[in-house]
Amino acid sequence: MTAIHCNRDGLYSVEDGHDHDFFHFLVDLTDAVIAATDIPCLAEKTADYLHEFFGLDYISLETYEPASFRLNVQAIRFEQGKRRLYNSFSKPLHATLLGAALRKQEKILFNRNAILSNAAKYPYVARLAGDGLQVLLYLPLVSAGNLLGTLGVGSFKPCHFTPETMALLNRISARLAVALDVMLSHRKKTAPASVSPNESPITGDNIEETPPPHHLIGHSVAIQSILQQIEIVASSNATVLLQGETGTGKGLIAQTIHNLSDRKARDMVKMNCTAIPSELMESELFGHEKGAFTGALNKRIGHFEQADKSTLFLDEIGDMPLDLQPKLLSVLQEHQIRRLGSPHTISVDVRCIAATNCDLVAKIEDKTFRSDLFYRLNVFPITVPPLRERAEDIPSLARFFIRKYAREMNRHITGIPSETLALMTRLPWPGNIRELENVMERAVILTSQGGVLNLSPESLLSYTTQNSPLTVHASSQPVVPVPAIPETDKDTLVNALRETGGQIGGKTGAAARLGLKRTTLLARLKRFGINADDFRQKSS
Ligand SMILES: Nc1ncnc2c1ncn2[C@@H]1O[C@H](COP(=O)(O)OP(=O)(O)OP(=O)(O)O)[C@@H](O)[C@H]1O
Repeated sequence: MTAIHCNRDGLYSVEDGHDHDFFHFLVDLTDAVIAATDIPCLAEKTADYLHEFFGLDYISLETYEPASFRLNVQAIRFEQGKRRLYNSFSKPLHATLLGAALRKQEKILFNRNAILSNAAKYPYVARLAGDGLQVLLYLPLVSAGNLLGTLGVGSFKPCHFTPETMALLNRISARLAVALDVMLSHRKKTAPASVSPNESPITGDNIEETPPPHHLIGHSVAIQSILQQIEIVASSNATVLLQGETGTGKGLIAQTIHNLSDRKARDMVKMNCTAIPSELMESELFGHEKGAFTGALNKRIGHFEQADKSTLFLDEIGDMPLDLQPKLLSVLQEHQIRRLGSPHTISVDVRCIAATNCDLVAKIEDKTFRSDLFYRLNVFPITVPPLRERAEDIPSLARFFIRKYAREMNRHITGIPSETLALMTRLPWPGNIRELENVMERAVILTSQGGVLNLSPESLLSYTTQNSPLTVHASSQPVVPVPAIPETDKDTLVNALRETGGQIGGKTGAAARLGLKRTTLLARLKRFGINADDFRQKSS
C-alpha cells in the first residue's frame, strides 16, 4: 500500500482517489496500535505502518513524563526495508528539540538546515544529521486534553511534507495518542495491590514510587499546570513571583526552577525576609565592608554576591522593609550592587525568585509595598493553590511522606486505613502540605511495629489544626468545604500556644501544629504582640 509516497519532486503527497485506502489504513493502524502492550511495541507497530504507507524511514515515539520533565524516546530506522531500533533514551525535556512542540502543542518541522543547526546543541540530533536525515516532523500526541508526547517522522531521502500529508499525519497522531493514553491508564490500573480492602496501598506504579528529582508531587490539573509553567520559565532568566498560602510548596517550586535552569551548578541562595531584622537586611542582601557601621568587624559578602551566576530566592518578599525596596528594585534593573561602606559597584548575574503568602496588591494599596518593585518581580507570576483546592493530590502526597519517613525510620509500612485516607481528602489543611507532612511523620513514628499506618480517623482529627467534627463522619454526604483559618487569626495562634504550653519549635510545638515554619510563627506572634512565654507553665 503506497497511496502516499515520496514522488520525484520530493513531496509526500496523497494521490487522487486514494482516500478510501487511507481510511482502511487508519482503521488497520488503530487496531494495531490499540493492541500494543508496551511503548517499544507501540513504536514498532506505528513505524511499520508509517513506513509501509508513506515510505518514511525514520519514526520515533517520545513519551513525556510531566512529573520529571523527561522524554523517553524510542526511535526506529528502516534500511533496505528492514526495521531496526535506531535509538532509545530518556532525557530531560530541555535537552531535546521538543520543548517548543510540547509547550505549544503544535507540530514542528525541521528541514535539513534546521537539523544541521541543532546538531551542535543536541548529540542525538548530531547523529541524525551525520546519518543524513533530511527532514524531521514532530506531531504532539494529545488525548483528552493531556499531552502525552510526540510522534516523530522523518526521511533520510530528500523529501518534504505537503499540507495534505500533514493533515493525514495529524489524524494518525490523534489515534496514536488515544492508544497511548489507554496503555498508560491500563498500566496504572493493573499495578500490584496486596492489601486488604480497608487499607490503601502505599506502593504502586505511581510516579512517587521513584520520586522525581525535585520531589514535586501531584497529579491535579493545578500542579500539572505549575509544572508546565516551571518548564517554560526555568531556562530563562525571568524573575518569578510565587504567590500562595503558607506551606503550599513555594520554596520547593523555587528550588525546582533553579534545578532545571542553567544555573543549577551553583547552589540556590535563600533569604527569608521575615526572619531577618529590618536593620540587618540591607547588609544581608548587599554585604558590607569592614567598619561600615558599628559592629561591622569584618567584611561580609551579601546574598546577591553569593548568588552570582545562581538564583536568589527571596522568601516572604511582602515583609521587605519599605525603605529597602527601591534598592532592591535598582539591583534587579541594573544588576549591580554596592556593599555597605564601599564606594565601588560590583556587577552580579543573579536570577531572582520571590515568594509571598500575602496579598501584594493590597499591600500596594495600603502603601507598604512599592508598585514599581511589584511589577519588576511579577514578570512571571505563578500562583500556587492551597491543598484544599487540589484534594486529589492528598493521597499521593500522603503516600510520598509516609514512604519518606518510613525510609528514614527504617519502618516497613504497608498501607493507610482507607477511612483515614478518605477523611484526609476532606479536611481543609490550613497549614497545607507542611501540616500534612507533619501529621504523616507523626503517624509513622507511632507505627513502631510497621504494617498498616497507625492513624485512625479520630487521631487524624486530633492531630490537625482544623479538627471540628463538622468536617467529618459524613462520608456519604456531600462535603462542604470548610474555609481555611485566616493566616492572621490571632485566636488560632493563641489556641496553638495554649495547647502546646507555649512551645514554639519541635515536633510537638505550635509551629508544627499550625503547619508553619518556626520563623514565620515568631514573626506573626510579634505582629500580634503575643508573647509565647505567657503560655509557658511557670514553676513556682
Ligand atoms: N508538591 C509537593 N510535593 C512534595 N512535597 C511538597 C510539595 N509541596 C510542598 N512540599 C513540602 O511541603 C513543605 C512545605 O513546602 P514549602 O516550604 O515549599 O512551602 P512554602 O509555600 O514555601 O511555605 P512558606 O510560605 O511557609 O514559606 C516542604 O517540606 C516541602 O518539601
